[in-house]
Amino acid sequence: MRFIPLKDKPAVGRWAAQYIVQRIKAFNPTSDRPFVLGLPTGGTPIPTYQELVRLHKEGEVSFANVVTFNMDEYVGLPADHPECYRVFMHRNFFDHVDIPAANINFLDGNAENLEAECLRYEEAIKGYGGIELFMGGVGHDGHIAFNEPGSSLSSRTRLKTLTSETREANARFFEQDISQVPKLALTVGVGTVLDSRELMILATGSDKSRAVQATVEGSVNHMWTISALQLHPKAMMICDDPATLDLKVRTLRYFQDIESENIKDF
Ligand SMILES: N[C@@H]1[C@@H](O)[C@H](O)[C@@H](COP(=O)(O)O)O[C@@H]1O
Repeated sequence: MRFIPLKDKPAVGRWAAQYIVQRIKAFNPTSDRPFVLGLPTGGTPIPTYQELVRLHKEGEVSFANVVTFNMDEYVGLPADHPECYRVFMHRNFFDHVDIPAANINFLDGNAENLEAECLRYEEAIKGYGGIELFMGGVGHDGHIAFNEPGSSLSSRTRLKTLTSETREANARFFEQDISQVPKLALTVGVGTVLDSRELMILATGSDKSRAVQATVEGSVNHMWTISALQLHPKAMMICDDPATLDLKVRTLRYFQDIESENIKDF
């Protein structure tokens, strides 16, 4: 895997946005052959979305032939709740770019049959020929999407119980009140993520440094589901300086050297 250490969170947002724009342009998508992008929520990708919106407004990129799949959704949150991931994505990204509504895909956390909903999502991804580029974040406990510690590394889209640690971390979006954070979520599986043709994971802040260390220096382990990145043929992690705190100096210098041409600010 590649590892790109950058200085701060805004630099990570600019780098990731530039990368996505370059990939979309190089792919030259059409309505018959759209670019399929996997997307996360959370605080980490917000600077990336802001930068993508800015680049779109400057005429640098169009999302008219981009299809998106969000990676997870809370179960049981009202569809118009501000922290419902669908609402989050419209507020932070979709409402500000030219993506057609029909190209936007979400898991429905209020579906009557959640199991059938997960199967539908897997089929929908397959129907587009798979995901071209999957952007993700990482939880404090190393979860990717909502694949909490101990999740199978070959898991598919399904219902998951959230850990107390994740609910505590996400309470910041629910007036610091953990009792408002749903206990269940639908999430793509680690196997679903690994099927994407390319993975780009963002990690910012010192509270992510243990997860970064497990991803880059640890062994592949279901207790840090993000470590499955090591199994992917084309994966990279983009970090800010605080998120590298737990890495060995040797590891950091190695990647600073090998990626020296790509460690730049846009
Ligand atoms: N399910 C989401 C993940 O997709 C996200 O990557 C992670 C980190 O969130 P943040 O970027 O806010 O730290 O936690 C959430 O619980």
